[in-house]
Amino acid sequence: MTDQTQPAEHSDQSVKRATRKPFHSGAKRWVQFGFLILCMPRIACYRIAYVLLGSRAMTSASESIAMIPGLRGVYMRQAFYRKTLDACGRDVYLGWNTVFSMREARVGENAYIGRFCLIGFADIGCQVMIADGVQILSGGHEHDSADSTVSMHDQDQRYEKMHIGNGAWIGAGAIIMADVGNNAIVGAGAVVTRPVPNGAVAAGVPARVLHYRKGWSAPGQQDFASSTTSSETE
Ligand SMILES: CC(=O)SCCNC(=O)CCNC(=O)[C@H](O)C(C)(C)COP(=O)(O)OP(=O)(O)OC[C@H]1O[C@@H](n2cnc3c(N)ncnc32)[C@H](O)[C@@H]1OP(=O)(O)O
Repeated sequence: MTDQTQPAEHSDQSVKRATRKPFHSGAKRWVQFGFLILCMPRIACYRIAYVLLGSRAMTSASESIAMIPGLRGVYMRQAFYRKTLDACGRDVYLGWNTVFSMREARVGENAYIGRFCLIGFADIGCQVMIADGVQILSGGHEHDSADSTVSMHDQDQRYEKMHIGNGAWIGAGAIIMADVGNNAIVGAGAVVTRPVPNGAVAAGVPARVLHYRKGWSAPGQQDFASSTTSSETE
């Protein structure tokens, strides 16, 4: 019988993940090229649909390509969005069932976007990590509400671009309705209604800054990291 008072083997609370095996970049480029060829019919169909349907074409093409599972899906989405979004880095990871609603979105190099994310009018920086189930809305006032005599359905729509700074991490299930700064962290389940400054850790509903990461401080105060990161992004 096992001794219940003793921790079982492999019961560590914290597990360090093995380093990912590097995929030889030359081979990777060939694989990416192969998937680009495979994706050409979809890209062509999307372009025709765009002429006929306008902006709705992106949502429907995105829903369709979102459902391809596994690594095949990741490479198909990479190929598709590199040719259809305003900008999309070469080595982005775009998870299963993640949908883009606007072709004007931009995704930076090496960004990671998990599964079940909804991305609107967003400018996602380089090396950003977005966990599963995150929604980046096109601002918090997509439907105008000024004229209370008009139904919400018939109000004007207003899209605001959301900027997610380089190196930021957005936790699972967060809803983003304001900018997130460089190297900032947004906690799981947060609802971001006001800009999160560079290097801040924000969480909660509505999201509040919990503290600043080492080397970062509130805007206006001196910090060594902001000068280097802002020059990198320009
Ligand atoms: C690609 C991928 O990312 S996959 C992995 C997905 N993982 C996630 O989504 C996890 C995201 N991580 C979190 O939400 C974490 O809680 C972090 C990063 C915000 C924690 O940041 P830390 O600076 O370590 O905060 P810490 O754990 O010390 O908590 C500070 C306070 O904030 C609260 N807090 C922490 N996280 C959250 C949260 N998500 N929502 C609300 N409150 C929170 C804590 O309860 C604590 O409150 P207290 O001081 O009243 O006790």
